[in-house]
Order: sequence, then C-alpha cells, then structure tokens
Amino acid sequence: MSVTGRPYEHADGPECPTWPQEFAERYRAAGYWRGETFGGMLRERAAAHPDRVAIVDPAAGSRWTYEELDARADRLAAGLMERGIAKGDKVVVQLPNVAEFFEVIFALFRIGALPVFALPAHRETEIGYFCSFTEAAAYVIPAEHGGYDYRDLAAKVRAEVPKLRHVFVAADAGEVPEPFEALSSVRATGQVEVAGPAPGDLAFLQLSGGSTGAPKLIPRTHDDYMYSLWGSNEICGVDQDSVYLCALPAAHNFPLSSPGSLGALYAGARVVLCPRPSPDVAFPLIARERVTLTGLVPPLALVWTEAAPGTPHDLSSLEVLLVGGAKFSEEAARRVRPALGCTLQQVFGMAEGLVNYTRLDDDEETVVTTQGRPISPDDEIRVVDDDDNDLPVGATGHLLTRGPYTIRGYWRAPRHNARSFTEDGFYRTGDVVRLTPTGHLVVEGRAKDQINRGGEKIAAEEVENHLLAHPSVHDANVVAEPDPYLGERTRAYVILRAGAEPLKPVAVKKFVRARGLAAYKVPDHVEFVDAFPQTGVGKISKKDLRSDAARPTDRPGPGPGPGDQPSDT
Ligand SMILES: O=C(O)c1cccc(O)c1O
Repeated sequence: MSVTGRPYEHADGPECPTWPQEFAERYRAAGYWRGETFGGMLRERAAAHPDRVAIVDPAAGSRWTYEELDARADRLAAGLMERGIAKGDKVVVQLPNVAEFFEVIFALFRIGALPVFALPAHRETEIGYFCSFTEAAAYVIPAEHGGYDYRDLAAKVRAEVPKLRHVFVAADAGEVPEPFEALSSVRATGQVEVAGPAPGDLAFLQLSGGSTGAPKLIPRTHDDYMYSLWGSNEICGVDQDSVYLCALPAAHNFPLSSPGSLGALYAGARVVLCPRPSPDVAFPLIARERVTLTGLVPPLALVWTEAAPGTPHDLSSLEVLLVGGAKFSEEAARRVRPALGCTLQQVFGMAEGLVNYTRLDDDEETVVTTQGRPISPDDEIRVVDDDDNDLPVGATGHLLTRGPYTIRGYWRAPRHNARSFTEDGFYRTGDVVRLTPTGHLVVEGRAKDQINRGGEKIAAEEVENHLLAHPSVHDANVVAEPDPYLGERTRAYVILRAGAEPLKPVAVKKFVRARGLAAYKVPDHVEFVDAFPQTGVGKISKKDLRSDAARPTDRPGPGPGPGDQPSDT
C-alpha cells in the first residue's frame, strides 16, 4: 500500500510532509509515477538482459553484469536481514566510487531500508549527526580511501552513537577489526523473499546543501525519484547503449540521478566508476570503455577542456558533457565543444527535486547562457519578490517550485519546513533566477546563506557555529569570496574575545578541522577584525562583508580543487 497522501508515520509522529492526495493522483494519472521500485527495476533489467554489463569498477578490476548485480543485491539483502536490518531502518552509506556502493544501496532498496547518502569527505561531526539523528541501524564504509582510514572514523562514531548496531566495511574480512563486519561475510548464500517497499514509500534520505547549522535530510520516494531518472534519460539521450562515467562522488544527487548512475541503470546502460575525476584517470577510462556521457562541476569541466586538446587518449566516444552544481561561466561553456568534441548540457538541479537541463537541440546561445528548463511539464516555477508576489517574465527574483519529484518537506524538520515551503507546498529554493521568454532559467545569484565552493555547498551558519566553539572567539561570520577556479571559496571574519591571546589564522583552521568536519568546510581564509559592518537597524551586514571579501587584494591564487584539502596556510 502506498503511503502517499498522508505524512510518513513514525513512532514520534509524522516524519515528513508528502504530496496531497489530489497531486499524487494527478502525477500517477499523467504517467510520471510509474509504480516501480528500485529493487523491482533492477530485477526487471536483470531478467531482460542478464549478460549486459551494469557496473565497471576499474580500480577493483570488476565488471558486474545486470544478473550479477541483481544476485549480489539479493545475497546482501538476505545477510543484512539476518542481522536485523529491516524495512524502514536507516543505514548511513559512506562509500566512494566502488561497485559495492550499488550492491549496498540495491540490497537496502530491496529490503525497504533507507540509505542515508553521506559523502566520502564527511567526518565524525557529520557522520555522528547522520547516525544519531536518523537513529541509524548500520553504517557502511570503505576500509581506506584517499589516504584516510574510515575504520578509525567508524570507531569514533560508534563510541558517540551507542545505538548504532552495525558497521559494515567494504573490504576483506582480514582488514576489518572487531566488532565491525566485512561485507564479504555479510553476503548470505541464499535468497530471501521480502515484501519490500511500495512505490510511494521513501527510498532513501539525500543530503541538502543547506544554509542552516545542521544539514537537512531529503526524503525521496521510489516513484518520484524514478521519474527524475527516466525524465532525465529522455532529455539527455540515455538509452541502453549509453556508457555513463561516474566521475563525481557517486552518492551526490547530480552523478546519482542527473541522469547519473541510476538513470543509466534504469536505461539498462553501463556505469563506469571513475576513482578520481582528474583527466589522467578519467581520459584513459573514456577511451577504454567508450564512455558516451558524464557529469562534472564547473572547475573540473575547466580542467578537462584545458587538458583535452593535448591528450593522447581517444575521447571521440564522448557525446554529452553535463555541467552543473554551480554556475558555469559563459566563456568556459563556449570552450567545451571545441575542446572535447561533445555537446554541452547545462544542468541546474537540487537534491530536493527540481532539475533543469538545456536540451540537446537548444541553440548554442541558449546552451551557453542559460541553466536550462525543467524536466517536467508539471514542474511549477514561480519567480517572486521578497513578499512572494509573482514577477513578470524576465524579472529577477526568488525561485519557488513544486512538482512531481520535488519534496514537500525535509525529514523530521517541522520548524525548518515552515520557512522553506509555502503553505501551498512550493519549495523556496533560495536561488535567485530569471526566466527567459523560452522558459529557460538563468541563475543570477542566491538568497540563502550558503557558499558554493566549486559545487560543494557550505552552510555559513554551520561553519560559524564551529568557529564560535573556539574559546578565544567572540563572534564569527562566514561569507563567500570570489575564486577564479572554484567560483567561490570561504572567508571567515572573526572577532576575538577581549583579552584573548592573539591567534593565527592557521590555528583557527586547525581548530575547525579538529572538530571533525569535512575538509571542504574548513575556511579557506580567516581574517581577524575588531567589529562587523552593520545595517541601518544594527544587524550584521553580510552584504558588506561579501563586498569586502570580493575586494581585489594580493591574496594567494586559486584555491584547491573540489575534494582537495584546503591548505593550512
Ligand atoms: O545539487 C546540485 O547541485 C545538483 C546539480 C545538478 C543536478 C542535480 O541533480 C543536483 O542535485
């Protein structure tokens, strides 16, 4: 039975709002919601073409067919159920671009347990929060990745979150310390019959970039997310002959669903997992696997366009490059086709739902100057002023949206939901946009207090809270500072307590990092000030801080890339 039409129930009350009955019926009648589940979808693909390759993991040397992925999901589901993982349980999944990522999430989908998608960059602060807030039954990690030992991280998280019953490690049993368990020993021999979830049930919790202290969790259903997949496939030309290179972190909403790895699997196509997105790793893979499409954030797209002309690798199979996550400059967009010989699609999306694409047959000007238009004819778009009045086409204002794959509320966040959604269910995206006469969106800026560091979204308030925890810090404000490579990086303005020992910026950064925060959230620059600029009514003026941060100075050059650690200087 579908639960759509009423809030998801939980022992403590409703977990999150969902679509009102009349909308759910309309989306089903229109054929957007097809009544499929992820577990069922994989089963159907495996039956239709068992021997086609689904997942290529070059680092591990594995190539799993649809039949193999399906069988692995069954075996792992059975083993997880033997360990008490049940329908509705939350499981924090923090895996890099490895084949096991798909084995784990499809096993959970099949049970009806919900993956909570963490990123490899997250550390004990974020993971501890996800595990405790969702009351996670289990946490899945790699043994090591990028020179970091996730077993150490899991040990810390377990000590802090006693309710976390299991830690599963995607590694050989020998590399897994007690009381953790290797995935290889969880896989059962047989198959179990499970009732599984209904298409209207929640499939997973995705992470919001957010603008508040604690990251918000985004509840997506099988029905709604699946629509965003096949809708994306139609727009991006993905069919069973496509080969998708997953170059960004697999759990991120963009490479997962736009059209991403899950879109590719929906189409019966092939997913190639790229362990790192740099040209030296990605280009040989494109050549070897005859990759046809991939998705990148703007800084990486720039690096690829610079590296492509001199590469010895044959990139001629590449048909489409999707660029999204942050605004792609027009100049950079113009360089894509000449350098890479493929079509650029700009994608402006959000894990909360709405995804916009430029179309494959849009003219060049539209492709390089807009961020596309929505997937669905039933994506409702409003551009409004500060008082929610609709603005005429062409005017710049706040983007509000509602539709068949946009959530009606975050998971267990009633107070935040009252601010982030209108009474009639429009999501306040926090983006400032303008509509062109053709219905394409141009992103002009942002109203939410967030820094977009090369596609990685950072909530200013979250970082400010960590700075405020320093005993010598009286007050702190974090704003975006322009960066030629990342688009934006973070600048923290800090007022020290009267009489506090002088601090060096590096000490502040070290302090934030030592609090167990993802490295991309550590401020790139720390500046000590005596006071913050104020507005007329005496509030702190972030606007003035932003213009101060934008002043040209002799500051060091481009910051580190997405996924890199900011330097300690
Ligand atoms: O979150 C994003 O930035 C994003 C970008 C492109 C496409 C998506 O689906 C996204 O969620």
